[in-house]
Amino acid sequence: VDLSTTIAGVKLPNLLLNASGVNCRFENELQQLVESKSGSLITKSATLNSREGNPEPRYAPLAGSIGSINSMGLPNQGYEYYLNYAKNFDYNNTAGKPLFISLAGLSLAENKTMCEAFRDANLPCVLEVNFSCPNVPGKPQVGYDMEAMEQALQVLDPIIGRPFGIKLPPYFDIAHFDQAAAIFNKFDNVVFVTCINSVGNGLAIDLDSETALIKPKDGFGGLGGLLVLPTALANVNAFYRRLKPGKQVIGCGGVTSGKEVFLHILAGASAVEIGTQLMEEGTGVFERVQKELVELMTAKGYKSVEEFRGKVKTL
Ligand SMILES: O=C(O)c1[nH]c(=O)[nH]c(=O)c1I
Repeated sequence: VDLSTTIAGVKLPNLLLNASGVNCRFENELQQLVESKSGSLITKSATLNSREGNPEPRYAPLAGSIGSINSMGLPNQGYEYYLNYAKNFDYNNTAGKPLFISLAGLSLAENKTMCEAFRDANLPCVLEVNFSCPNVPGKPQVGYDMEAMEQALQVLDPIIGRPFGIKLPPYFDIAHFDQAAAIFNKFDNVVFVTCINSVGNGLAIDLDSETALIKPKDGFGGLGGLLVLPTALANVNAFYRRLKPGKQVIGCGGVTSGKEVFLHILAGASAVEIGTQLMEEGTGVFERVQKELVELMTAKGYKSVEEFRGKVKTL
């Protein structure tokens, strides 16, 4: 069974990788991903300067393993740390794993500076511009401001000057799928979108203590895990149906096993990111989920993901 895929012109030996933000802030964590059975890896979203992020507790699993809530607040080592990592990355590693870099500038100016630096370094890594961080107080998500998102792309696309992707928030209105896809279809370098980032500003409360699970923002944070699966599948399929041929969708959201990876591919995903389940289980999740996906494909008679990608049936 062939699980390989190609994103932005780079080959992934298998279609699984981490969701940006999980197990990828520090070099030792990134090395764990390199050594894992993932097909590639992506760094924690970077800002111009390093950040401590929000006060803890800022992440919590939800009762009944239905998902997670986080308001990390963009803790990262600053973009130069990840630029240096990308300069030293072994692109000829035996596993053949490519490297993705996530950028989440707090302003267009920050994103411009970071994209210029990566352009000047001219490295084989692939950029994923994060327009969807829901947890920086006072910073509304660019992904929910269509005009700002288009303006940002008008500035960043020519600077990046090569295929790149965008990490999107979940949309919940068909008009928003239409508007966002129409924007991305204007930029030839935007070759993939990653759907979805966490479902912003949920509130998880502990029944016994009657207290919010996380400290920042009165307990408001992004939701991930199984509970966001139907929203993730809808966003993957909505953009799969709307984006021009040649543009791809990376699925993210609700993956706990091979089953959900299969569903993301059926919805149209060319690669699939794992966040909450990686946070809870560790990097062994990639081997387990891959085995389950192969078993499921074999049971269904599929030899490659191309045979069923995007082929979700409707009634
Ligand atoms: O709070 C975070 O650091 C964070 N948390 C998320 O759930 N998504 C994001 O894109 C980010 I940048």
